[in-house]
Amino acid sequence: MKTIMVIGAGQMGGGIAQVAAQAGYSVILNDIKEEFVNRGFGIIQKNLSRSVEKGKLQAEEKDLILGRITKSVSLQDAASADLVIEAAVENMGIKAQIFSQLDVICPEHTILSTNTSSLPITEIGAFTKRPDRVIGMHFMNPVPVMKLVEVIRGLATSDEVYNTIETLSIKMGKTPVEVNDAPGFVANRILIPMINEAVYTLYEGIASVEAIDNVMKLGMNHPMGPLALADLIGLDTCLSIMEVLHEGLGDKYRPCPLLRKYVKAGWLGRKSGRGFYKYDA
Ligand SMILES: CC(=O)CC(=O)SCCNC(=O)CCNC(=O)[C@H](O)C(C)(C)COP(=O)(O)OP(=O)(O)OC[C@H]1O[C@@H](n2cnc3c(N)ncnc32)[C@H](O)[C@@H]1OP(=O)(O)O
Ligand SMILES: NC(=O)C1=CN([C@@H]2O[C@H](COP(=O)(O)OP(=O)(O)OC[C@H]3O[C@@H](n4cnc5c(N)ncnc54)[C@H](O)[C@@H]3O)[C@@H](O)[C@H]2O)C=CC1
Repeated sequence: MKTIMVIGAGQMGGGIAQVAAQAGYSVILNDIKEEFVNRGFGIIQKNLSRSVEKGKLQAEEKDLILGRITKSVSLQDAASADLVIEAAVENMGIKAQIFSQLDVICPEHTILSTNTSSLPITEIGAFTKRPDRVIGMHFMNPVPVMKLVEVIRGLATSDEVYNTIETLSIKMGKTPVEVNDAPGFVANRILIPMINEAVYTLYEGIASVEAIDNVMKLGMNHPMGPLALADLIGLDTCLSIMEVLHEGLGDKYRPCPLLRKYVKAGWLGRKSGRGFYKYDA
């Protein structure tokens, strides 16, 4: 495996492109507009510069890593990829379009993976004629820091593809954990209902934003409170995941009306400058 295409240069796609380039792969970073690709590339540059300042990376190494990343705004560039990691928005319609096009563009050997937080891998595989070569590769945010990758088999995913992705995850400095295809997989089946419950706690006036986060930070040693974490993940993404859990697992997983309201207001967390907290642009 030589070339990895990352689709979506947002907070996850940018992080995935960074760790793939750091692991020595040629990376094609793709998004729908040049400005989005440039923004993602700029964040990678900033992250690597910070590592150089801290003495954790040589300046020449930084240039080598950046030199492995090519920018792209055309899905046709997937023709030269051995692996695609899709990290576009959490929306089945968009993922359906991307995967059916990739299936036509990519050579037979190319593995098509998705960083989806919750959408069924089996269904995504069915948008292609190669469901045996479709797999979930679920990185955690922030990607350069978090060790876990959930590797999710769809119904048809082959053992060969699973083994390749497991080995690749280790080469990227991550610890793969095998998970079956089910709503929210493991990470978000457990995490996002906790976040939703924190939003209910706020909605019902039980405590303030800061108090809720302090309870979980000081009482449970979580590195950040659930509302600050929701702002990091993106409230739109949290809501999409909750909707998948609700649809797949029943009423216990109903998204909190306050979460819906914030998303409707465009208060999406850090990426929009406001969520449960306010952020500087
Ligand atoms: C929704 C899904 O589908 C799945 C998910 O991803 S759920 C979200 C999972 N993620 C979490 O739960 C994150 C919980 N939070 C944390 O672990 C920590 O608060 C944190 C890592 C985000 C920040 O850690 P911190 O100690 O408070 O801050 P800070 O000292 O600034 O950062 C620690 C290190 O991480 C790095 N870092 C922090 N944010 C970063 C980012 N966005 N990108 C790259 N590096 C980052 C820092 O540069 C620093 O690196 P060094 O150790 O080399 O100096
Ligand atoms: N935010 C998080 O904490 C995590 C998110 N994920 C998943 O990763 C994926 C991306 O999430 P984020 O990076 O947070 O979103 P984001 O909103 O930061 O970035 C998404 C990017 O995809 C681009 N995009 C949209 N349609 C596209 C298309 N057709 N082709 C190419 N690019 C397209 C957008 O322009 C945007 O730059 C989602 O599936 C999400 O569920 C997975 C783990 C953690």
